[in-house]
Amino acid sequence: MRYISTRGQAPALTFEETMLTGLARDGGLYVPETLPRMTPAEIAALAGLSYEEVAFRVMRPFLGDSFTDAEFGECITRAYAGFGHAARAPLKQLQDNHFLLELFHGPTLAFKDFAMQLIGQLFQTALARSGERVTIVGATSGDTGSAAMEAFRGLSNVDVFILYPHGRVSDVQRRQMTTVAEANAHALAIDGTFDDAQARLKDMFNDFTFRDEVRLAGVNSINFARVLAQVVYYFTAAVALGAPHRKVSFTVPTGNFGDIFAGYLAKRMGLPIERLVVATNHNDILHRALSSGDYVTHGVTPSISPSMDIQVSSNFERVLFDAYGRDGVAVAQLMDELRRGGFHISQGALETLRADFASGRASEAQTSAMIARARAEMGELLCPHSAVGVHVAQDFLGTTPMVTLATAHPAKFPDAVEAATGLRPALPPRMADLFERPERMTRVPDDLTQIETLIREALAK
Ligand SMILES: Cc1ncc(COP(=O)(O)O)c(C=O)c1O
Ligand SMILES: N[C@@H](CCOP(=O)(O)O)C(=O)O
Repeated sequence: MRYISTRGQAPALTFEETMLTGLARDGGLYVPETLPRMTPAEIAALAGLSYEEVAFRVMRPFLGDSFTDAEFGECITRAYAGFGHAARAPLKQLQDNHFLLELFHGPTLAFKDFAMQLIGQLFQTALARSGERVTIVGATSGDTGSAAMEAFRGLSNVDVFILYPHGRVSDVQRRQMTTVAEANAHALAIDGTFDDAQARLKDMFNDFTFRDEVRLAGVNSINFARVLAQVVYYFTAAVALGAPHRKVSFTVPTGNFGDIFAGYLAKRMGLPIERLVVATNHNDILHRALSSGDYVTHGVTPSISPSMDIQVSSNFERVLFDAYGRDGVAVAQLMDELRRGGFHISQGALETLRADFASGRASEAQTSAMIARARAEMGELLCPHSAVGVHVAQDFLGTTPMVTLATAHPAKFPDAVEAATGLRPALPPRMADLFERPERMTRVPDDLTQIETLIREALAK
């Protein structure tokens, strides 16, 4: 099993190398050279299995000989042991033929835990074997950062630095990062947006002196292992609703395009997915791009679904690679144009994308109204991101079952939920003292050199 870069100029790697490498050295993202497929019989055989067993069967072919079956099985068991629901990703009926996939029962109450808990275990296994030490730097609009800190805090062979946009994450999200006491975990509040944080992270990967000196690793969806672990719940949900004998559609609240890219992989692997609906908030570049073919950045406007306040959607590069016939030179050219403000998707590539993806957007008012309606009519308290999904899904309900991904717990965004419903969702008891814990963070300017200096100094302590 080999992984290649979307820009075609970096060496092919094994699964373990890909996981520990992060961004390819040509600036691209790693993807499998060929995608393992599951037959209808293999998919049917997933019915009735535990989440962990499905995870093993779906992901195992991607790993090659990077991990033994026993190592991988143990990593999966440890990863999901701390989840607060026996099903891990329970499915709930919302409306006729419309289901909610609850992905917020992990330790930090967002879907990021599904992948981060697992890659925490995989990193530990690989690094214990090699004796290596790595520096993880992550960019977050709120949830990746808290999940990463939770998964990597206190580990002896890892330092973790998380860049989050100052003043643009919820208080719960910020505190989940800034109250981590372990000395190997560092929250960095950048003066900028998530896009700025992600751009500086990619700059660090492209600064080979810094990258090699600190042994830089990434746990954003830059890392293919992150996306892979998110493929699993598309299988558990679709099989629970009748796959492979019945088609299923998914609506995915989308920002960096990692979660919906996992759905696209599931479809390519053989899962009968009819439609993948991209749901955006008013930062709607993906909806505009799929509607018009123009992927043009307009700047980010803060929203009540802050984790999706993104304009430069990292994983869109991965589907563009496929839509352009896996032509790395064409993708590199588009990414070059993006640095100057945007690009136009060719007609052929747009038609290819539209064969898999539909899209919609929810304004702030529509998001709030959906939180209120879901509470009143469906008995469901939604986080604003999930509400964006449920709102957009309304236009795509039909005879095929629709699953909307509930990506975070409403208690992570209590102000928005309270404003819409009058109800203030409580954090689970294990987090009840979150607002009493001392915070620790460093403000950093949106400046590569200063951020790298700060990381070097922290590592030298
Ligand atoms: C709660 C929540 N919903 C949706 C998203 C969007 O997911 P993605 O960036 O994978 O598109 C994010 C951020 O990743 C998130 O934290
Ligand atoms: N919404 C995300 C943004 C980063 O996405 P990732 O999937 O690339 O880690 C967040 O919560 O940080």
